[in-house]
Amino acid sequence: MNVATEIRPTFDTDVRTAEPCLAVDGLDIAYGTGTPVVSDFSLTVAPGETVGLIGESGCGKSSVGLALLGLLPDSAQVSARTLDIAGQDVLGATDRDFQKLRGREIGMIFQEPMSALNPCTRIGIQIAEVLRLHGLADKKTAQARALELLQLVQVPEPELRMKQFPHQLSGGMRQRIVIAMALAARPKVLVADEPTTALDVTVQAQILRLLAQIQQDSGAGMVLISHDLGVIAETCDRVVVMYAGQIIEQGTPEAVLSAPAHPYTAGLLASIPTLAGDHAGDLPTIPGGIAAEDRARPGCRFAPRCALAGPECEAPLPLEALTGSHDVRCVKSLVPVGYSAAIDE
Ligand SMILES: Nc1ncnc2c1ncn2[C@@H]1O[C@H](COP(=O)(O)OP(=O)(O)OP(=O)(O)O)[C@@H](O)[C@H]1O
Repeated sequence: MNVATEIRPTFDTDVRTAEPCLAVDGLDIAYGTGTPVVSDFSLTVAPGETVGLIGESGCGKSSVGLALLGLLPDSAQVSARTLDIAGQDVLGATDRDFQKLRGREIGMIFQEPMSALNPCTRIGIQIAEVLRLHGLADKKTAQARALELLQLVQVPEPELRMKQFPHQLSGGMRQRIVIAMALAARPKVLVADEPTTALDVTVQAQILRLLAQIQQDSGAGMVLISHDLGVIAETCDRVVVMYAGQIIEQGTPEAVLSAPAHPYTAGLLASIPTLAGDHAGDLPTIPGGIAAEDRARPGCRFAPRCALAGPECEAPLPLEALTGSHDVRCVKSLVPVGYSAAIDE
């Protein structure tokens, strides 16, 4: 049996509605009394939409994801104008409030599946527990639904897997189990933080396709955090590029990846090796790294590493619309305002 085509999701409710399932406006995050590691971050995700968050290590991607899940440490200071998950205002939500939301309204998939699984509990029981925790099923129904979910995430021999422990499964299979658990209560939003980074390349592609298919079928919105532009290009409806805690460019993958307007995005793209190997000599890299003081710069935070930087880059600058679906925060934008609209339609 071709599992991919035969097993369809059993979601009986289509959650597609006009309302965004995630609305964030003006999110700031700081650890302790330090400079904010995320500043004025805004994002809206529609049901069924996948938005990719990209940027190099330390730009604040994971902090955003953890804030959405209410999983930041106590040392973190979080403020925002709006923070709505599945239509619920979670500004000021307590740990207890977030415990009810997590799994039920917002699901999570992290890089390392073993950290999300209990090593001493059988797979079937772990999945069923998600349903029982949220009062969505009695013991017998939860077990039956756990089996369905294993079929949905295309785990071979699902009856056998129900009885196995996490260490008896491969890394790819464990990540499928985590996806099944994330989907069990049919959340309206998913946060996936580097969900395939720990897997080998062939398994990565399978898991990404599975995730995209299930997410589309369920109508959940998804924030996909990755440092891998290939992953983002393949799976996202929209891409948000972060640098030193700020959004510096956003738009459709076609626009941002084919006509990058920010020199940082252009540098990221130029540093990806191609199969054709059409780079003479070494791949170009962006010299330097994100320094803590860059996050306090009033002007462009990338300027210290930017070959195009000039005095005009020292003034504060907002995200500006280049087209209806492509914004950039750069006075030296590599593409003009209103550039060929055809490219991002
Ligand atoms: N618990 C913490 N306490 C203090 N600083 C932290 C904490 N967690 C993250 N940071 C700092 O916040 C900044 C942003 O980190 P974050 O993990 O959000 O970035 P990232 O883009 O997801 O990076 P990576 O891809 O390496 O996870 C970094 O400078 C990091 O050192």
